[in-house]
Amino acid sequence: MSNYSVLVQDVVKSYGHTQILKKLCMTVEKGQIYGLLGSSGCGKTTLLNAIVGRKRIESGEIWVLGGKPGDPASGVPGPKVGYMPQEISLTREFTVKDAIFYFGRIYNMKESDIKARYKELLDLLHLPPDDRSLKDCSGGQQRRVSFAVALIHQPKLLILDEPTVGIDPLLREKIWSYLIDITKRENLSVIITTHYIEECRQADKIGLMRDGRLLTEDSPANLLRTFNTDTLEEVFLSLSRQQEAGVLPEKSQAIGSFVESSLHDSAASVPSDWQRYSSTEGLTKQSRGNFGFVNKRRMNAMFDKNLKQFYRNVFAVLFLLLIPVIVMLVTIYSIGLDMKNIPIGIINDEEMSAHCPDFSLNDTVLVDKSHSCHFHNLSCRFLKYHLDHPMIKKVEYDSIDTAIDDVTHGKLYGIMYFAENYSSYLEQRLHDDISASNEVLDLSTIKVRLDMSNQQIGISVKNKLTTLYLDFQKSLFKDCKFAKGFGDLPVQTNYEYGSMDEPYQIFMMPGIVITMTFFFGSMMTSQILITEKLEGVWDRSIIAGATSLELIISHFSFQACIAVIQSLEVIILLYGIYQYEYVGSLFLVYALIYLEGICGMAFGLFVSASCSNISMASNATLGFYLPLIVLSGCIWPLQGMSNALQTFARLLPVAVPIETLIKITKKGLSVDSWQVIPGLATPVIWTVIFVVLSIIFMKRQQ
Ligand SMILES: Nc1ncnc2c1ncn2[C@@H]1O[C@H](COP(=O)(O)OP(=O)(O)OP(=O)(O)O)[C@@H](O)[C@H]1O
Repeated sequence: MSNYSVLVQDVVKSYGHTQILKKLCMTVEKGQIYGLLGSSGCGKTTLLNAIVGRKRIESGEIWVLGGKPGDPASGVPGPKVGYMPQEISLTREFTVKDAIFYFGRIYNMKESDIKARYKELLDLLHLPPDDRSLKDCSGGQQRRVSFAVALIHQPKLLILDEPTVGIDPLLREKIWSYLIDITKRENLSVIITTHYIEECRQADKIGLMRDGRLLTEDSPANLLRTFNTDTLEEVFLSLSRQQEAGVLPEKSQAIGSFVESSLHDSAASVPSDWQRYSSTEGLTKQSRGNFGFVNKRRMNAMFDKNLKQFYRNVFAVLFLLLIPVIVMLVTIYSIGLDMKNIPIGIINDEEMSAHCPDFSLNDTVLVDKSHSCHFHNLSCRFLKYHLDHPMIKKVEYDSIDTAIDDVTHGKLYGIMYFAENYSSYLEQRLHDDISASNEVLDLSTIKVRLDMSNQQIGISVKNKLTTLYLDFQKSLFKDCKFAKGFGDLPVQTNYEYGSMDEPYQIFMMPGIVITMTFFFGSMMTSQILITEKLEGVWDRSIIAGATSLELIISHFSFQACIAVIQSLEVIILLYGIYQYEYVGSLFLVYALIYLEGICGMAFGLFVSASCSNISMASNATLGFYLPLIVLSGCIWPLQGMSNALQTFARLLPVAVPIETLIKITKKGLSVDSWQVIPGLATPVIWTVIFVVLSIIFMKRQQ
């Protein structure tokens, strides 16, 4: 019958092209403390991660407690193992008690058992008060909490990656006594890595690891005797020298056959072994998904963690709930509004003044008995009554040259010039009709020169001047008693949907709402998941028995709740408080915005699966987001792009939803319209694509 907890045979593991574990063999007996010693970077953590099933190996075999890590029934990862990683790997927003209870629940322990065990560990490990936030604990205190988490469920195999760093020597001694006691009492096996080599004298067996291989493994006493020395440091040094000189026998071969026979023993003895691990065996059974694929208790624990993480982080609350409102408010008060006070230089040679001090409207148009129309001082009529618009700030100039000079220096955006006798020439022009001379045509024209270096301002001013001139012309013709409509442009434009009076902002808003929702969803998810991975909470939860799917669902469902609030904020602000007009279903508008938020979250998941740190994730998010905005159609209509680019843009996650949002709010299209379906389907399809890609990436990283 097998007497081994862990058997590692000829294990090879590489990161990229670098081989980290090189046909490594290792045996850990039941009820023993195994000290794994080796210099930094030799592969200890990689080996431990392979033992707990978090790293896939390329070749060789690993057996843990009679099962293969990763097999659903093995309990590894899961309740059979207690793992204390090198980093603290606990949620920073947790209190001491939260951390213990979170992992107790992940292990599927009963609440009463968690409480009882917690009480025991409080005394043993001198844990800080239970309501102390982990953020406020010292490094040593955090390590003790982390140690307690590994012990909470009384595992059968305890793996401790440098547990005694930063811990008081007396407490270190106490921990070792405790480990020695429980290994004997509960037949528990412990694998411990430490930098304090001499500390491992208390271990039953030590393995000396260097450059991805185990140089030797034996009891400390045997090693000291064999190498005829007083310190383990010396033993390590001699073995390292032998390895360098190439005279060290291959450890893998030396213990290979021994391991092989043990493996077969172990496999054969699995059932009888497991009956003895009744408590962790029970937890292992309960630990499997009770909804077919997820475990309800673990999901509740994770949801509770996410909630605490959220509301205890004031910055996160402010960021996630206020930033959509802030962005919307900034947009409402800044983008797409009519421009004001654009300085235009006026040179009025007809009246020698742009202010026209003693001007009277009554004198400007006179109709004589023969029904001819006579004009006087029309420049002032135009300037005082028609150019009096908030967009235009009239600045009086005496000469064209000075005004042009100020345009060059950025003081003016354009100039407007009325020739001497402008009114007479205009009267003449009407009179001469199609036989008007060039001189008449020229001098009856208001000359405008615009600074088009800022095209948006230039075009806005030009359009405004044209509209104002048409009003001016209509009023003149009315006073001349010409036929009604004579002054109108011979092009009649009616507006089927929307109107010319609406600020441009109304048309930009759907684009801003959709791209912003996508962006916040992706930022929120990628930052939270990457932080959780970097803090080690993700891996530690998985080693405790949670699955990646459960973690993803717990985060997704929590963030989906935040997205409900964020989308609601946008709707209330736009259509409630600021009363933006809409004709379609507000529920449909909400659904579209919400789906886009979910799609952004799925993108965030993909980013977190493919990026290893926050700055990489931010770069990836922005790198995708900026072209996405440009191709969204909210800066410039897609119709301006080449056909190929238009098609590409429409395949991306935001362009079609933006068009759909416009159609719903402006045309009142409903869900049964074929024009609305693609807008709703786009975020759904992209969500599926991002989730599938994330799963592929996550699997590849193991
Ligand atoms: N995910 C990874 N991708 C690429 N290389 C990695 C990865 N994880 C670890 N390594 C590299 O593998 C080697 C072994 O790392 P490992 O963390 O196992 O060493 P270690 O013996 O535990 O070191 P320490 O005692 O400092 O923790 C190191 O060179 C490390 O840089």
